Amino acid sequence: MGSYRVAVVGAAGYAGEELVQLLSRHPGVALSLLTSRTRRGERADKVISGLPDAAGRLIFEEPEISRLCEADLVFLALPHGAAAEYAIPLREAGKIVVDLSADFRLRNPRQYEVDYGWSHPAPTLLSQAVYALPELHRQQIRQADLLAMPGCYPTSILLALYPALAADWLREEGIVASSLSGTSGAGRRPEVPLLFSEMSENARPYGVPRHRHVAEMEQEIDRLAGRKVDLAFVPHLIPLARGILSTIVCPLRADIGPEEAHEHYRSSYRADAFVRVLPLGELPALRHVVRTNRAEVALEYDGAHRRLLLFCAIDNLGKGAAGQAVQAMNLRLGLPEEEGLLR
Ligand SMILES: NC(=O)C1=CN([C@@H]2O[C@H](COP(=O)(O)OP(=O)(O)OC[C@H]3O[C@@H](n4cnc5c(N)ncnc54)[C@H](OP(=O)(O)O)[C@@H]3O)[C@@H](O)[C@H]2O)C=CC1
Ligand SMILES: CC(=O)N[C@@H](CCC(=O)OP(=O)(O)O)C(=O)O
Repeated sequence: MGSYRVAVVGAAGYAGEELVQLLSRHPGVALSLLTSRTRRGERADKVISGLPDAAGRLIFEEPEISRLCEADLVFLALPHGAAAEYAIPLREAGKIVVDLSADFRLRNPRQYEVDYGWSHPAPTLLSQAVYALPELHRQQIRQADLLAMPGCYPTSILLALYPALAADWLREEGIVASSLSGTSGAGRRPEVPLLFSEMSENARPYGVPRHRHVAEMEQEIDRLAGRKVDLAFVPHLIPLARGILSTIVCPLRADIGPEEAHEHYRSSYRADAFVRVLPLGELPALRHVVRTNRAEVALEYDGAHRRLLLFCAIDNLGKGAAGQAVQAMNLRLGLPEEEGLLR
């Protein structure tokens, strides 16, 4: 069993449960505390299936800061707003915090207020936070004590766009992204209207005209491009439990052909274990990435219209949430980046 003690707050939610599954088999850390207010007093293996013995014996507890401070690192798998309330005392106590919510993703607290609808609960902590997309911010993650895990849609869209933005191939206007998402992206909340009878054999757009992840995408896109780049984004719910498949249509400003573009994508991700750039002519499928921490990225070239078509498939609970959070934890704790994760 590993030497770092880790706790999961919100461990009976979708992302929390996935974290528990991954951390319970991780050789570099020991799960020391799980919290759930609704499951308080129950054994973990009664709520989460297939856990190894040591993790299965843990009892869900109320989230109390004094108990959480016995851990070295705390994952917050909580709703936006609630996460910051835990981050404040945990950071004061010197704990490493890995936050899966949106509370520390946006550098501008006024933008957070616009998109989330309330004032930022902990603006003074924002300067400590690192936007923890490992493929873009690996060095900063290694040194940060407050890791703001990206949203699931931004993860898929930024991984698809990053090499093209870094090479300055894209026009400032006309980029259109469309994503399909499984319903677990909405969390295990009874108030969310995702009844089986509503969602099976159905699909629908939502979050228009401006989903709150757009600000997060724009923040990183503008940083990568070094200029303002406009993006339209439309998410859709589809009748699957897990997975996000994003398609991005990008007008080009540079003269590049398909082989050159593909080679650039391959070399950009050569050192990244969890991003697979598919061979030219292949397109991603959710079935290949679900229950892994892998992102599959593909591109097609539309020469007639001078456009690049980008695709990315991830598991929203894997690379889009818990898997990526464990990847970031590995970097922060100096453990091998791939430890405990499936590629
Ligand atoms: N689902 C996904 O695909 C992704 C989710 N995320 C983010 O991860 C976070 C968790 O999401 P998800 O697992 O889907 O959400 P869920 O609603 O499934 O789980 C959240 C859990 O938080 C607990 N909780 C709620 N409020 C509080 C509170 N005030 N104090 C302590 N515990 C609380 C609840 O458990 P209980 O009431 O039992 O304590 C609940 O199980 C969110 O911020 C989400 O945006 C990020 C990327 C992808
Ligand atoms: C299907 C669905 O409802 N998805 C969520 C996104 C889940 C996610 O990754 O994002 P957050 O961490 O920002 O919640 C949504 O559209 O808000």
